[in-house]
Amino acid sequence: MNNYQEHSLDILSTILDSAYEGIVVVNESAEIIHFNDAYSRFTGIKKAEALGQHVTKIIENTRLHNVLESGIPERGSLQIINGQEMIVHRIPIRKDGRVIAVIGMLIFEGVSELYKILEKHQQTDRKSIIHSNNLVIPEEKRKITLEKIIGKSDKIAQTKQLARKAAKTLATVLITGESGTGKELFAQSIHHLSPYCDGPFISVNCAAIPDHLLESELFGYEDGAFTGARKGGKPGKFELAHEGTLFLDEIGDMPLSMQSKILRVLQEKEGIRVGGVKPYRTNTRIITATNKAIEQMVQQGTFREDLYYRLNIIRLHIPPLRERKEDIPLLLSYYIEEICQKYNISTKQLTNKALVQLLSYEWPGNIRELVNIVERMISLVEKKEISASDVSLLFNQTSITLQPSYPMVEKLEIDKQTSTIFLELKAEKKLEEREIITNALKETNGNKAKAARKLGIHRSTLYDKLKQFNL
Ligand SMILES: Nc1ncnc2c1ncn2[C@@H]1O[C@H](COP(=O)(O)OP(=O)(O)OP(=O)(O)O)[C@@H](O)[C@H]1O
Repeated sequence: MNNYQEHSLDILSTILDSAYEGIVVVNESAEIIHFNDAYSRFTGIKKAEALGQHVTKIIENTRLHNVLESGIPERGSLQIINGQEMIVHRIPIRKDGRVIAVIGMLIFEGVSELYKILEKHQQTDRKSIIHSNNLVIPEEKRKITLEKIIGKSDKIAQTKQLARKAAKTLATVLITGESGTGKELFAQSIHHLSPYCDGPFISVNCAAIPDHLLESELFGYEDGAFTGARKGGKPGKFELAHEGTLFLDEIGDMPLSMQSKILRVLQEKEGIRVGGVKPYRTNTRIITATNKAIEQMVQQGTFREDLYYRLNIIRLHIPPLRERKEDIPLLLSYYIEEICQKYNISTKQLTNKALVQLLSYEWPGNIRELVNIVERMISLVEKKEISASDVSLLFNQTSITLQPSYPMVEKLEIDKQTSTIFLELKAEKKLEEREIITNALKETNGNKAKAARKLGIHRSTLYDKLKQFNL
């Protein structure tokens, strides 16, 4: 080996060791040739012990040797290591057409993207998901209804009420809201409460399918429709969702050419497979969702107006979590319990200070982000109680900024006393707001128009606030 090659190998080892993910590489004989520091820390196995060993001797439930044989990459799989469900990627490395090594990556975090993989995995392969107590999740438990949507705020209560009404009709429903607010959860609830509840619920993420495959995914294809087409053809989602619900997620990402095809099915209740001539009937309830400003897209001509009107018969907007902060304690409490159960550990509690910190955060990733944070708190904090410094540490690691300065009270059990603390927070916020408004009025010598401009709010909002604060 020359100097240059040796130097490159050194660099490679350093890179592997500084990676946050656990990385292991096996050679053609399934012997471990790289075992990075992160993997070693997580498994507690020393690098020297692992190197040169057959991978099955070192890593629990590994499939790297299988991937070596099959040459088929496995991404986003679940693997139980040290009693925990971990997300792993297994990627074969080829040279001259031969698999010469396989890289295994163990993902500890990666927040939303990885959680999405996990969710996708759970949705497509729910039957094979085993609970920590080794029971397959029963059918009724998997059925999502509005009762499973957590939240007691007025905003969420109103949204649930509208969803309940929508479920009774067969009208199309357009669900809008930021990412992670629960649009899919609402879509599933509507399905389970609707006249189509005995039929299938088929979900398609329009943004995840490449444009050229979207038509065959949605409408199916006939035998020999294109190179690589499956023998005997394949039914599309409209056929599969017959007498059920088709949920088209991220509809704002659908190309214009497909939009006209969707419009046709909605109007004619018939679809045609790619390469086919005979139309099939499809009696399907359509629910769509988007986190894009769809009205703006209509104005800009990137979303068909006629389709928009067809889809927007009932509109359900899911408010972001920051607009319904009173739901945060309930969600935290629910997910702490659920995740502790999943890991088979006794329930942990948040100290009051920790809860206050979490309440002051804006949650841009909404409930999906909250679930991630809870999962990370549970896995990283070993004590029974999660403190404010644990929360700060966790947020610092993810470069998320918490807002400080809320009144602190001693420890509390979140499900019992959160409403009180929330009221305290509200009162504190109001006092702050009142003071800011009084100062603005002082500085502008009582000129309300100027004060509103200074505060960056509309004049009518200022009048409302003045009334509210008796100013
Ligand atoms: N009100 C809620 N109660 C309990 N869990 C919720 C609630 N809302 C959302 N979740 C959970 O948050 C995660 C994200 O929800 P969901 O996938 O429905 O969001 P979404 O708005 O469809 O996201 P995206 O726009 O990114 O597709 C899921 O794990 C879901 O179970």
